[in-house]
Amino acid sequence: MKNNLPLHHCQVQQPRTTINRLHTLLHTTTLLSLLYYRASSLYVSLPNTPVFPWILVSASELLLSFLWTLGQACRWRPVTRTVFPERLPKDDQLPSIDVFILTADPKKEPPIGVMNTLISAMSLDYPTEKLTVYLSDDGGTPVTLKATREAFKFAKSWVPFCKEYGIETRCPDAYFSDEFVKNDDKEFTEKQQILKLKYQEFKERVEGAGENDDGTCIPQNRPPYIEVISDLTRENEDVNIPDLVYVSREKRLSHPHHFKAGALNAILRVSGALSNAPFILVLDCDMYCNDPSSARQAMCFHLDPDISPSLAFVQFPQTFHNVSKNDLYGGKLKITFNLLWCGLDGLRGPILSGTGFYLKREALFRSGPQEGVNFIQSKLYLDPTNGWLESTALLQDALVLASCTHEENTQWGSKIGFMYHSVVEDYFTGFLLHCKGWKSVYHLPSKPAFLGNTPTNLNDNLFQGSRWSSGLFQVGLSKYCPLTYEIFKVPFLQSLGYGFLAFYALYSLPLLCYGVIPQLYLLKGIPLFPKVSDPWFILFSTAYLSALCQRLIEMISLGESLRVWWNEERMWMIKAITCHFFGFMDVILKSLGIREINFEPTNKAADEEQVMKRYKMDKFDFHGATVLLLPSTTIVLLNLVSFVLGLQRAIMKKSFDAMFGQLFLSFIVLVFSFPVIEGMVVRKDKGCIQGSVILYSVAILIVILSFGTM
Ligand SMILES: O=c1ccn([C@@H]2O[C@H](COP(=O)(O)OP(=O)(O)O[C@H]3O[C@H](CO)[C@@H](O)[C@H](O)[C@H]3O)[C@@H](O)[C@H]2O)c(=O)[nH]1
Ligand SMILES: [Mn+2]
Repeated sequence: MKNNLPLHHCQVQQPRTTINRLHTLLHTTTLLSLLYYRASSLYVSLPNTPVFPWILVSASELLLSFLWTLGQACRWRPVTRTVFPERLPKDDQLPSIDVFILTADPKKEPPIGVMNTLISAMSLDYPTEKLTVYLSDDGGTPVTLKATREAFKFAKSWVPFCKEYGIETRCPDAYFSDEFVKNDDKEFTEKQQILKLKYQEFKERVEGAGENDDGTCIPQNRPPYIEVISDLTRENEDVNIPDLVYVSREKRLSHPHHFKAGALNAILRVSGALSNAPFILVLDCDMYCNDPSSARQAMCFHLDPDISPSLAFVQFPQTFHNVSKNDLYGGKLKITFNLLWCGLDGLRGPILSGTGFYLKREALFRSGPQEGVNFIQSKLYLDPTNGWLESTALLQDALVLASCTHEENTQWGSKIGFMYHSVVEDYFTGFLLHCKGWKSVYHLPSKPAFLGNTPTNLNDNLFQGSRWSSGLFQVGLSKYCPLTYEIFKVPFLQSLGYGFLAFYALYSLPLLCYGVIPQLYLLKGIPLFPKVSDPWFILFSTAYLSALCQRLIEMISLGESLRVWWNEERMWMIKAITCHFFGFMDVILKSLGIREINFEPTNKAADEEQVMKRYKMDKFDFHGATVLLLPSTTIVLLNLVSFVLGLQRAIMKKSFDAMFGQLFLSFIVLVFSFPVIEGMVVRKDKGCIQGSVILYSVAILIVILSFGTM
């Protein structure tokens, strides 16, 4: 370190921290009073009040309060970090990095996109000889292998060009779809033109490889295969680019393969035999490197002797390049990555987030950080290579490591490597690392370090959300429940933060209850909330407004527009009763042995032109959404009925004062669900809600109404 100046700086966010804490105080007081009201009025007014709905509504409020409280842990101490990469040691003293890029299905993950991620990683601003890029192809298809070979050839011209001219955008597709950089330098302009042509040819070859090849069909049974691409195609030794290795692990129907975590562990072992770099960057196949300096930024933490001994990983946010103007589906995950993760960083580090993290290899093998051991000076750090590529015997060994029997009777997936227990392997692996005493760091630079794809239609969104909810809740219900597991090792607030996500699926229950019960009793004219003239009513409105305003103020303070906040709020409600409910049910069914764990990759292939057009116009696209949408469409229909009939009844019976709470609730559900109403009633285009979905909803509605109004 030059002049011993610090490599990074960490600051508690103010005035956010103070505001958050004051708000926690205010809101907690409100919630407690509200619960007191529910409990006491049940006791006092039991004779006139139906017990069943009262208990359901009170239980929902209790559960909402519980989840809200957990969420405050992520807001308790948000911090911001700054790095000073210019103070890093010289290039020859930097540690090596192995980059893992994962792909699983060439149909859902078009190879040209995967190759762009791969090329962007090969062009990271880091000493070339210290970088090895691995592609794990879980599909094991010839198309991807061919594409990888082509990518290496293209990278031989692309990487030196980027480095020579200090190109900022190193993902070729992103670079060539932008306006060309105007430059007086003739040589540069010429090279740029040549590269553009080469990229076109490369793209055609990659896309062509898929057409006349039935390789898009994923072989279920296949031997392991490893190819050191750089060895085969490196004719011209003076081209200095990182090594590239293609790995397709063995797959047999008779052996569980553990999805992404299984792929990560296979590649972890193979890379351990070949390059064995002390640090690993993990990238999903759609997350390209947008800022080539991310490796150096991450090293500002990993190389700081004060924090390095216990630091397991540096997490960058997931940012997306294809978010629609007003973030129609809330795909930006703004609150998560700009607020909650900063808050967790102020406790003992953010949650591992699947992609865009620089991890210390050692952390996946040790039972915890060791006191007094300085990793930076250890042998592993200084001499990582294991005789890389020199011997073919080594490759033979590596093949064994990628076989599906290698893990039998070992601790892979349970004690070492990435963890298998849940499909959110990232969250769960990170949680166990924190339990073992490791820490993590969150770095949120102003220029996004990585950019990926967010789903551009509703069904893909709901599908992805259901998988997350299910995976998270599975951890919550298991012996690893963050609220109880290793409570003496994990700081209290951090446990709450982990618990908040583990139980996120539970939001579905109170929201479903709030979408059905008060409405049914509105139809019957029985009030479940205090009268508007009752002073207790103020409490209910305060609780609602305070929760709503919290998110509104947070979004505005993050520089988002009102529209974006509205969209995100709306999507939050839709997701709560659809994905989170299905996630919840999925875990219940799995624990009863009725369903199997599955991890279907999210679709990253570009949607049809019409779908994209609607997305860009911020118009919902319900096409393809069927079962996942049913709770939402049914609730919307119920609320339409209850609002219209309830209003009529309130006017006739002059019971507006008593029924206002329920009327308002129905109204707000309808307002937030406007796109769903539009999709059912008004729209006739291809993105509208399918007739069969409406029919099923009507059928369910009839059942609910006949039971509910009995
Ligand atoms: O059997 C599998 C399944 C998936 N993947 C790869 O895993 C990555 C993530 O899958 P994706 O479908 O893109 O996940 P997301 O829906 O984006 O999910 C998020 O949540 C996942 C956990 O559920 C994390 O692993 C991801 O990093 C995170 O981005 C992709 O590169 C896939 O190719 C595999 O290698 N093997
Ligand atoms: Mn993804």
